[in-house]
Amino acid sequence: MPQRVASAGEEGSSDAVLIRRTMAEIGPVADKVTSYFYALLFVRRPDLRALFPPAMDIQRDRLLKALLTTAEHLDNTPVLVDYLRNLGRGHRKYGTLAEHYPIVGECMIGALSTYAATVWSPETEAAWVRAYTTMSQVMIDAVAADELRSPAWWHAEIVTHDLRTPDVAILTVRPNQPYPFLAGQYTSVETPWWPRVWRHYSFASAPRSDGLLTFHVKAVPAGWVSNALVRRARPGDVIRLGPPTGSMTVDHTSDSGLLCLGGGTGIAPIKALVEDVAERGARRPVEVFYAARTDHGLYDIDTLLRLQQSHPWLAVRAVIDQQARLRLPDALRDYGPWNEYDAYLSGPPGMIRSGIDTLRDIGIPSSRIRHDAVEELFLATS
Ligand SMILES: NC(=O)C1=CN([C@@H]2O[C@H](COP(=O)(O)OP(=O)(O)OC[C@H]3O[C@@H](n4cnc5c(N)ncnc54)[C@H](O)[C@@H]3O)[C@@H](O)[C@H]2O)C=CC1
Repeated sequence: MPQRVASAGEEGSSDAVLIRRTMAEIGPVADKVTSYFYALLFVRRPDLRALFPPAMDIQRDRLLKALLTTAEHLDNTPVLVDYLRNLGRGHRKYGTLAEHYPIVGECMIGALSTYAATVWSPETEAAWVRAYTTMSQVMIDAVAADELRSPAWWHAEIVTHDLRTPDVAILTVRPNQPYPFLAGQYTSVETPWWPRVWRHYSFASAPRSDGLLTFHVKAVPAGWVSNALVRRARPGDVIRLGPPTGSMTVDHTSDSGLLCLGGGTGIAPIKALVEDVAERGARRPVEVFYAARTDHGLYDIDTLLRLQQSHPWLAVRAVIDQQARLRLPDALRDYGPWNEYDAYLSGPPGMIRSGIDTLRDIGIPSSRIRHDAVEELFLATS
């Protein structure tokens, strides 16, 4: 019988309560905990350092995000299992092996017990051991199943590199073997110039019969991967791709309209969604709002306007910050009603956050609002 440990205001199983208490305690010093974890890991297993990128900042943020997501969903098995399966599959490209999980668990508990000393107890430790054992088993099993059907990564040769603005390039790549994915998803990309540094990019086209994939990349200040892809990459260069992920996909069992907001290079997966609807030949309205700071920033407007010309169900509206009376997402209020629509948000984290607020405000329930994880986008912009 699980012990009841919760006080007023704390909900969930006793393990979930103990784990959330640990996370609340380490919150203010989370960066120290993750640094200490990696220090412990590399002191105990120096050979594992080679699996990680030279700069560890993003890696530390990812570890923290994984811990927080686990703590949040500990009592929601379907959500947690889905998250962990993806996490396990995503780790294959780093060279992670089942035998690495125990030492990672030991170091994680070492770091948490050091920094959450006031709430740490034998019960807390037992809760973490149980949670970590279950989590790692889900990840290991997902990897074993995935190994039977897909590679850990794909090589992809750049076939075209189209510099649309001084900072934005559209790259088309040919994977070395079939790459199954859904319109609206994203993947991780590693360039030959920054080994083991992976960044996320959305597919800018629905799956094509020739198997080619397209990405829109904006070079951001101090962004290693984005600058390499925009300024250095040329046709013939070979990059690596991780598995596809993301749930910002079209529900083809419904005939609701699609309300799509794309900010800057966030237009990439929106274009993929439009192509997906077009290929199904469905008669459902699709309304795209494409926002940029300047008209120069609407680097792919011609493609969208061409799609609009051939598809009567598609409406494309450009919103230029400098010229608009209302910026996105507020501009949505001038149109609608949107109650028969599913909403798709893609762009900078600030646009997604304010987009969610506006959409809820105009009556679209959260269950009909789709977007990628904002933390992942933040980690992606480099
Ligand atoms: N799946 C996704 O959600 C994808 C997200 N992205 C992200 O999109 C961003 C694109 O960067 P840029 O092209 O430099 O875009 P940007 O920073 O120039 O912003 C584009 C437009 O979004 C709107 N916007 C920006 N911040 C806002 C805020 N706080 N509140 C409301 N609206 C806001 C503005 O209209 C702005 O013109 C990157 O952060 C990238 O990671 C890119 C591709 C896919």
